[in-house]
Amino acid sequence: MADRDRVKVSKSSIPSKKVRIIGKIRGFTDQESQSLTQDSKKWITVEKSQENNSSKVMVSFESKSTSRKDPYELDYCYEQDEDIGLIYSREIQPMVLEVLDGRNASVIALGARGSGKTCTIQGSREKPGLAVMAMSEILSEAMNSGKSVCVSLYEVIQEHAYDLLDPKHPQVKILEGAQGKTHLKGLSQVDVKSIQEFHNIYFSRVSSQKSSQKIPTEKMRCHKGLMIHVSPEDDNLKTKLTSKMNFVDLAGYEDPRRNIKDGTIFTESNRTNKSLYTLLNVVHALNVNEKRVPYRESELTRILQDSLSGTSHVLILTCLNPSFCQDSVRSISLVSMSRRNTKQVLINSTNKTRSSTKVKMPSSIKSGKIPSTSLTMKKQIASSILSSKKENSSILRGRKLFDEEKSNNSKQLKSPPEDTSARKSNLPQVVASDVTPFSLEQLQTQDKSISDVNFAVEPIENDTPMPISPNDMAIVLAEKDVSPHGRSDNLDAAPGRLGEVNVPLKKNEDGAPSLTERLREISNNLKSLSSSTPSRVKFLENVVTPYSSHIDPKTPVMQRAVEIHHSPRGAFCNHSSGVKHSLVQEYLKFLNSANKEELKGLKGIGEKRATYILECREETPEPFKQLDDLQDIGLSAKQIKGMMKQVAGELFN
Ligand SMILES: Nc1ncnc2c1ncn2[C@@H]1O[C@H](COP(=O)(O)OP(=O)(O)OP(=O)(O)O)[C@@H](O)[C@H]1O
Repeated sequence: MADRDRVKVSKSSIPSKKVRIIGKIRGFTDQESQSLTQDSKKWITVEKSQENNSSKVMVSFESKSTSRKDPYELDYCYEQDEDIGLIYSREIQPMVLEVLDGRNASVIALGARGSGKTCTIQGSREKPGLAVMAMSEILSEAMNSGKSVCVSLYEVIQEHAYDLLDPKHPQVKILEGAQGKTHLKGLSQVDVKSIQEFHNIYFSRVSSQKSSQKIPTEKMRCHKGLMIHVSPEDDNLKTKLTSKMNFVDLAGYEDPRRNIKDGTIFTESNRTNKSLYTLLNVVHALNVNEKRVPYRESELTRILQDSLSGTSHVLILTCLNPSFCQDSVRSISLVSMSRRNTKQVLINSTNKTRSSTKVKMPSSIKSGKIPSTSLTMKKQIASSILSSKKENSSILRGRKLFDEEKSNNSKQLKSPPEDTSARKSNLPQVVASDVTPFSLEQLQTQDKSISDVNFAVEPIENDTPMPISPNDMAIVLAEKDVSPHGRSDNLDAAPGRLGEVNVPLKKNEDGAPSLTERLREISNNLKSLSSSTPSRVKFLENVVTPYSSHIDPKTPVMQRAVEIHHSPRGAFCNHSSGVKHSLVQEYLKFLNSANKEELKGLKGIGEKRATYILECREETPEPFKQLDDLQDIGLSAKQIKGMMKQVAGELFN
């Protein structure tokens, strides 16, 4: 690269965001161009706007099935007429400078099959991609500054990494060294002195589709990674001062449920997508500054760990097919979710609750449009939701933004985002997986009446029943009161309370109580709960939930706990939804812990599914966190409902 170009990249162009998420719509192939007619509609629309000194880019798709467009927000989106040179100078060159300065950087391309990832990252000898352009600049800069450059190439197939530079393609072992440094045992590093040398290595090894794995490549998708190591010539400083630049071409995203009939492809697809989901969970955790970043949950993120953490910068490049492709929509919906800044921090002088729980808020709250509601009310809503989620920490803690192919993502596509009605009855599922920016400060700034409002919120202890919606209450009840295993600390000491009806459970041979036994106990707890005094369950009167369609404009008198005045039917409904929740939790617990034979005893689970469940458990200790997760093992929503009905019915046999 010429010096004058080099000068153009000033320090100011160094990315300010830790993870930048952009899109790139690839050009039409010759075949696609031919099939375009004059009437062909543009499938993807990119709207760029400037807001408060920051640019906002919304990408939307014209869906074949509906006329509705779902907009997704990205940091930027390069359109078909914006070429790769522009992406390089704007996005990659600043990262190259950082790498030459001793920091790590990663560029990760993802997207549906055929969306142009390989062409963008690798390109060809004639039309070099981003990695080749970066390598060219790194080599010339390294030569000037007396640094050495070497490269590694690897692929990740089915959660196993293999070295591509060693002809035997040995498996790479990922070891964690001191200070979070990743040591990749078995990954070759080859010195590179010229771009020609690099071409020979890169285009021959990465392009050769035949890997050593005896797996048909058309079936096995894989992630391909290039790691450029830049080190000082002095061997003593090498370990300390080597920086890395990663380029990863992720396997084309593919909805595993499309191939549901073929169990092998389903499993393979889910495993391959695992890297993507984990990567996006990592991105999300980094974006919101979470303490725990789930690097360890996939091989790829383990490999990249020291290039994603610390001061490194990451570019997620979402490649998009220019003509209709459902997987493109899905992939952009995933990345845009991971991009949202979802740190939920409730800063309230009277409430010490601090939470980073991800909370799905209805659109009215999202937009701050609760016109006739006072701030106190909003505070109450915020407190209620955040605190109720805290109550449900056992459900939410460790819940990730993306699990392996969660149906929530598809829900986002299937149902309009504005439609909160579907969510009303489904709170515990959406809160954990789908996220929306929300903070109390946002509410405050959006409410002009802030100064007039008396903050009448009482201190709330973490273990105090919170003013929450009936739905939430049901969950809290389930969590605190009717859990068949965990007795509520403050309840079971009193006579006639839940703890007393807990008879020892009949255990299986391995010591675990059988599902029927667990469910029977829930049933007993329900009876006990129904007959117990309602004063133990305290709601706020007239609680306004953000999920209710009508919001009473009155400023509520906040009380710590008010007796509930429910009709018997209302009370029964609350109790039974709590029990329903408990039953579901028990069922999931059972799926997460039962042995193969026990699993096969369940309706809808045969040999294949039982084996798959065990495989999933090897990868993630508790793969089933909500009922929808059962769709990952190929069950339809209808089948899942049928299974639960059967389980519930067994209680009365
Ligand atoms: N900018 C472009 N203009 C025209 N055609 C392109 C462009 N980029 C890629 N293509 C074409 O699109 C097709 C798919 O590209 P590519 O192989 O890079 O996709 P991919 O996302 O890596 O696919 P896979 O997920 O299957 O590996 C190829 O035929 C390629 O030539």
